[in-house]
Parts: sequence; structure tokens; C-alpha cells
Amino acid sequence: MGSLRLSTWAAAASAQQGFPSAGPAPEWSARRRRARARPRCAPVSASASASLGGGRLRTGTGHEWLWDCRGGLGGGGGRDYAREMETAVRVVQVACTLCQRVQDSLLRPSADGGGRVHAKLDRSPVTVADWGVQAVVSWLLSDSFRDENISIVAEEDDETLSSSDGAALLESVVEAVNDCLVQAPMYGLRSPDKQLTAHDVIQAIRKCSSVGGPKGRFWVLDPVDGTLGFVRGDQYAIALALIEDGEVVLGVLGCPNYPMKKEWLSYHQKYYRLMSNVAPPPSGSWHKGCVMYAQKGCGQAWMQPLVHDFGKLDWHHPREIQVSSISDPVSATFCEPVEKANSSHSFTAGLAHSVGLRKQPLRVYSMVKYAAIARGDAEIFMKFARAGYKEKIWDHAAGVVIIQEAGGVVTDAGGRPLDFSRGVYLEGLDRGIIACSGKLLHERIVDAVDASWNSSTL
Ligand SMILES: Nc1ncnc2c1ncn2[C@@H]1O[C@H](COP(=O)(O)O)[C@@H](OP(=O)(O)O)[C@H]1O
Ligand SMILES: [Mg+2]
Repeated sequence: MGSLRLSTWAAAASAQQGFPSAGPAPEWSARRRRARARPRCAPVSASASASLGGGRLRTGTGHEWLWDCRGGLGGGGGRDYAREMETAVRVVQVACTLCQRVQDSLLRPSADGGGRVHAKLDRSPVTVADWGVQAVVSWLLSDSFRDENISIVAEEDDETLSSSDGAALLESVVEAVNDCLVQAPMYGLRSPDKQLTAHDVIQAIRKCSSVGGPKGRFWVLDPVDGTLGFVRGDQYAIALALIEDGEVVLGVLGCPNYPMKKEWLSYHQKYYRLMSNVAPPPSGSWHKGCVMYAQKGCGQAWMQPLVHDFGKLDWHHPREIQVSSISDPVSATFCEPVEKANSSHSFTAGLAHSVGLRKQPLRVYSMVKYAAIARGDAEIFMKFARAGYKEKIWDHAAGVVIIQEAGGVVTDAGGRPLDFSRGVYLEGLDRGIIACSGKLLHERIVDAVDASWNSSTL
């Protein structure tokens, strides 16, 4: 939200961190047992939906809605979110294409990409992709739900683009937005009848100026979460969630650089590319890039590959994701932000030691850390920002519901649920955020925080 200063942001060389050894094989039977105890829901396959009769065969705006989870508990209250879920996943898929194009251009040494990284007042980077994704998502959601007056809370404002200095930048954003939206029909969404003008793009960005709150329904978007990772060619996420009366009811996370092997999560893209050349992924594998999604109360979370790999959005073969069943700290992997400035590495190192965690931390940019827990690739995520930093809802909403539905636990360091009902900030957050694959590990970390907090310098 804050205002921006137009300047070229020099992406510092990324100092990459720890490389955990692979954990033991997941205990699939334990996972299945846990999954059976939870309420069931699923994307309905075309044949299944047909056999269930007219009541289950969804007809939306021009196509069938295949996502079916009306039996969920909690905030969703058994409501039908098929239309919202399918639209959100499609929208995030489209947005991923814009990010991939911009990231590729930023990494090409000869291109003008370097000039496309700018600095906000707090010196954090922002790119054409941040504004571009915000405009694309805003336009597509508004178009898909044109029968509703939707509200969107999102990270970027239009101040820089609308300023007299921002004309060239705005032109690049408009170009990226139009190049992206033209592909929307490939994803089952409408594209604009004619190219968006600069004015249209500004309006779409401006539309995301809701400030959330305890009542009603609003979408929450982080257009490029982990922009620092993004400009370094590393991990980043596109995070979209739907909040109703203060509860996150849907979460969708696009992770375009999620690698084939979890160990590669903490490696720079250059290394990833090198490894992919040494051991090329078999064609058709989910080797890089996925979209994860979950609805509150369904007890299941899902993942589908990025469309770029297959050329077609496939609702019929999503993969269910589940948290790891590892509860022994010796075998558990914990994730944390790459940047020391965003979370105290020394405090988490102390916690890790006292709890008995033995592996090196997996340091990953963005909400991909939430994705790693939900997918069972790591067991713990801890974030302890410096005193005075206020966490924003768009940095957590989608990840929290996906981990919870995949079987994990997310709370603040006092063990209380994160509160998404109090505006753009997670007001009242107690010390930090702890996400775990299971209760046992979670309790141990919460206890360890209590034991060591008074001697910390946070
Ligand atoms: N001083 C600070 N302390 C904690 N978090 C911060 C921070 N400055 C920025 N962040 C948040 O941390 C996010 C990046 O997460 P991570 O450090 O886990 O990669 C940023 O998201 P954006 O990149 O979307 O701005 C930003 O919201
Ligand atoms: Mg963010």
C-alpha cells in the first residue's frame, strides 16, 4: 500500500542458504488414516458429475463448474464455492503466465528487464509483474463476477503509475496486461473485447483498494509474494484468497517455480536449470510449477500443474496434497524466510536447537513455504519479524487455509488462530507465526517460544 519512489532497484546477488538432506519417506498409511477421519470433498470428474444427476452438474457462465465441496464444515458452512474456486484457480493460472514472462525478461542479461525493477519507499522491490498481476486478477475477477460488486484487498496502489514519472512504466504494465489477458480464453475465462487502455489498467489496479474488515466478502491478493525472490530468479507466489465475515474460505497459491525436488526449493533458479539439464524431468511430469487450492472445512487440499506444461487446464486429474506425517523433530525440516530482515534467524536457530530439530533450515522466499508444508515437503514454518512490523493479510491468507485443509496447524506464537477480520493487518498477532504439519510439533514449538522469549532480542 504505501507510496513508491521511482528508482532502479539493483538486485543484489543472492546469497543462497542451507541445503537440507532428504527426509525419510512419507508414511502414506498414516496420512491416509488421517485423511479418512476428515470430511470429504473433491473436484467432481465429468463422468461423476453427470452420474450424480442435474443437481450436481454445475452450469456456470458458459461451462460446468466441476469443483464440489458443499459438505465442508466451519466458515464455508457447507456453502457452494464451486464458481469462486474454479474462477480463482483459472485466474491464478493466467497470472502465473504474466509472472513467468516478466521473470524471464528480468533474468535475460541483454534485455531491458533490469530497468523494470523499482524500489518502494521501504526499499523493497516492485516490478511490472506486481502491477500487471494486480490489474489482470482485478479485471478477470470483476468480469467473472460482474453480477456482484466484488471487493478486493491487494498489495499495490497506482500512485507511481499514475504519476508524471510513471508513463513509461505504465506503458510496460499495459503491454504485459494485454499480452496476458489475450490468453484468458485458454483458461476458460473471457478476455476483454478490445485491448485495455492505460486508463483501464489504472482503474483495475485502483479497484483493489478495499481495506477488508469483519463483515462481508472480499478477495485478498498478493500479486507477487516474495518479490525479492522473484527478481532474483528464485521462488515467489501469486496468492489469492476469499474472506467472508472475517474467515478465509478459499485459498489459491500459484507457485511457478516450485521445483521437482523439494531439496531444490532453496536453490537459485540458475542451479535449478543446471540440475534440470543434468537430469531432465520426464515429459508430462509435474516438474516445475503448480497451483494449490483449498476450501475451508473440506478437509482436503489440491494441486494442479501449471498449464504451460501441458497446454490445457485439467480439472479432472488434480493431486490431493497432504502434510507430512513426521512428528519426530530429528527428522523434521523447518522453513523460514531467506531474508534475516524479515524473520530472526538467530531466534529460530535457538528454538530449533531447544526443540531438537537437527536439519538445516530450508530458507525459501514467499508463501512457497506454506506450500511446502501443505505438500509434505517440510514440517515447520516459523516467522518472527522484528518488533513493530505488522504482518499483512495478503501474505498469509491463502497459505493458511491450504495448510489447514491439508491437515496442518497454523497459529500465532501464542497458539491462537490468525485474525483476518481486522483490516489489512493481522492485528493482535502474538509474537510470530508458527505453521506445522501436526499438533505435536506445533505444541513443542509454541512451548519453546514461551521458554525462550524473555531472553530474545526481538
Ligand atoms: N521487515 C519485514 N519483516 C517481516 N516481513 C516483511 C518485512 N518486510 C517485508 N515483509 C514481508 O515479507 C514478504 C516476503 O516474505 P519472505 O521474507 O518470507 O519471502 C514480503 O512480501 P512481498 O514480497 O509480497 O512484499 C513482505 O510482505
Ligand atoms: Mg507478500
